[in-house]
Amino acid sequence: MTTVAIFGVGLIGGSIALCLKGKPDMKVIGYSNRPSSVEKYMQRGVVDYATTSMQEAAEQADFIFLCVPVGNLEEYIKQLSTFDLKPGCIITDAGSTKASVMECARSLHFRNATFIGGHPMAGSERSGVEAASSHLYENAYYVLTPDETTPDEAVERLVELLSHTKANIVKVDAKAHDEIAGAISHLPHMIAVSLVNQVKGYNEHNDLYESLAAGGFRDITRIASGDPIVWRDILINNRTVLLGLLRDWSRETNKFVSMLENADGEAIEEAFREAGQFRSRMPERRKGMIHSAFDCYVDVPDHPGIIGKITSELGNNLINLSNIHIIESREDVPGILRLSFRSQEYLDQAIVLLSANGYDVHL
Ligand SMILES: NC(=O)c1ccc[n+]([C@@H]2O[C@H](COP(=O)([O-])OP(=O)(O)OC[C@H]3O[C@@H](n4cnc5c(N)ncnc54)[C@H](O)[C@@H]3O)[C@@H](O)[C@H]2O)c1
Ligand SMILES: O=C(O)C(=O)CC1(C(=O)O)C=CC(O)C=C1
Repeated sequence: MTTVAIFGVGLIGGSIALCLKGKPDMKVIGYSNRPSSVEKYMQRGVVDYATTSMQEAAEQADFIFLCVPVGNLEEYIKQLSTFDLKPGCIITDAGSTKASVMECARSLHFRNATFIGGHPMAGSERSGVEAASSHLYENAYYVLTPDETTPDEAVERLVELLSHTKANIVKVDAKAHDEIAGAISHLPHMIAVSLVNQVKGYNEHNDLYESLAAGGFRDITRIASGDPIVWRDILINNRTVLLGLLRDWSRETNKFVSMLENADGEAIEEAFREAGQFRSRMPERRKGMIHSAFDCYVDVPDHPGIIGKITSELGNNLINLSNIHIIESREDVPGILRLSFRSQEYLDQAIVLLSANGYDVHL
């Protein structure tokens, strides 16, 4: 029997619990310091057992996942180093920053356990166990930050357990992780929040701002709704990196200032072209499904029943769909459907069929 204890069964811990619960010979224990949370974890069936006793959860675990806000990680690691953990126990965390937690773990002496930093590169602006999903990590990157002192055998055991998440595991140096996560996650969150607050200011004088805000504003600001405590802790923890990134960001926005002052259309075109090219190289992650490279996009008019009509047409022609996704970014306009197939053959057949039926199909 493998026993996994999860401290903080929220969005991230709850999603890990859902990936593991019910797997053969697996027991998932949830820990929270609040009795009401423990009750909720049990009621929602996210864990096999939940407790408010940290020691009880920790001492029977083969793996301990710390999924609490970054500001609480060190106190938990310190507490764990005082317990009589099971021999071979692996402690890991899911925090969005890695250097400080790795340094804290290095400074402690665990009698029986090994600490390996972790960070699943997936999440959402939602929080709490209500937002947890067993599909959250599929095809996402999951960073581990072992150092030169971490036994390979321990890393291998953690990687094996994490295979249940269907994430791609990558090993990254903790300091490099914080620089990269700063640029691709923490800085965008600060930009989104500043942008929303800037527009909120204008909206106080004219509420048309709020009414007219459409796809573009929604796309770039979704993450501004992240949990304030979780983000407070991440930003403060990674502040040295972030201060440097904000200085670079200010240089980037100043480029726009001079392009506009000089009415330099060519430079604006080039900036969009360069950004578009880089962005199109980023693979779109297909959440909640086995990775499929056989996708097409269909423009759909806003008619009731249109999705059913398309899927029936495919089904009647024995073309097997593996997934269907309504692209969120077009929520205010007639939408786009992404249809995924398991083979090139099905994809080709679908394109011919849907085009013949008058749909606009793109690859
Ligand atoms: N939100 C994301 O997109 C995301 C993605 C990857 C990693 N992370 C990291 O994962 C961790 C958890 O974030 P989340 O988004 O799941 O947040 P969350 O608010 O959904 O979950 C946090 C959980 O920790 C519990 N908790 C809070 N303080 C606690 C304490 N002192 N003791 C015990 N439990 C406590 C909360 O009750 C909650 O169940 C954070 O370290 C965060 O940096 C977040
Ligand atoms: O998709 C989102 O909403 C997220 O905020 C996820 C996101 C990110 O910035 O990409 C947020 C924090 C993480 O630590 C990892 C992933």
